[in-house]
Amino acid sequence: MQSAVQTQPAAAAASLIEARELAKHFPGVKAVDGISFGVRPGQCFGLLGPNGAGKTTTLEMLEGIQTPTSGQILFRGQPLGAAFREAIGIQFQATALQDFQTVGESLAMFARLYRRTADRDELIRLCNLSEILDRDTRKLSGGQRQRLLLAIALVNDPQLVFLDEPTTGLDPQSRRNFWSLVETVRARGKTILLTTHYMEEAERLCDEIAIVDHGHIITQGVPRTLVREHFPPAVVRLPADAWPADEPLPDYARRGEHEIELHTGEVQVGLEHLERIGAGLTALRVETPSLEDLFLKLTGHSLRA
Ligand SMILES: Nc1ncnc2c1ncn2[C@@H]1O[C@H](COP(=O)(O)OP(=O)(O)OP(=O)(O)O)[C@@H](O)[C@H]1O
Repeated sequence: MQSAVQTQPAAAAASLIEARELAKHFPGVKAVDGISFGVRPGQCFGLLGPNGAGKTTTLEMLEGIQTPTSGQILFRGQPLGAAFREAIGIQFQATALQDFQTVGESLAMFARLYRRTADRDELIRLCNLSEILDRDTRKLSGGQRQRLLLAIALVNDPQLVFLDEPTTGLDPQSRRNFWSLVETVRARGKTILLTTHYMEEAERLCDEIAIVDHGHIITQGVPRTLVREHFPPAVVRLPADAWPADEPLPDYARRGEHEIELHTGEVQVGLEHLERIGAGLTALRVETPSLEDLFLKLTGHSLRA
């Protein structure tokens, strides 16, 4: 499946799974074009990017489902081998479940595929499935279906779990519930590699992210740190006419057509200044820059689908 690999013990020891210069080219499309990153044991690592960025293709190469055009994948420092299948769990973006099966039967069917399985009752409790165990899988809500698919991904008690856009299409409440569930899974020591195009999801769940666009990683790091490296911590905005006409603007302020922005290291400094000069505070807003702003700054286009 892969070309001969030169293992590098130091790097391999740090990463549970590692991608080196991975590429996947389809006729006319470089879906993934030289992506390298490593996921450490116990980490939740996210590939964040818009639709078509190459996240699923990257994930599927790491899962051993798609063959890379070039590049290497190492699991525990070695090329993917027979033990890899037993050590991973996958929640696909779209999974067809067997018709006329209940949630419980579906879990049992997947469990039979493995030699080693997680404790069934604990899995049911963890994924909050007890009340829907006897329900036909065709009758599940979006959130219930995703919880079942996560349970299926965990059925072999894997060390590494792949989640491909696990909350796409869920309502905000179900999405938050699913996030709590992922946090619990992680707290139990699982390593998680997920893809998402929701920056809130990446910010909440991921210790580290790689932002992907057009098959490339454009930046990588701890979400909050990445944002801090590119933006001041917060921007205070107020309507231009709320600033007293005879007051000069401080260095850290910018006057736009309709608004004045204060870019201070400390929001408190800006607020105290406004109070001192008697500025109108009714329409004041404090905005914290996000991964969305970072993506826009780095690519010139929006992350939103
Ligand atoms: N089998 C294929 N044949 C041809 N092109 C493909 C194939 N699979 C993916 N692509 C193309 O490769 C690019 C990356 O697709 P991919 O599904 O990896 O992106 P993604 O970031 O996961 O997007 P999404 O969030 O929509 O799933 C897209 O332009 C897609 O159309």
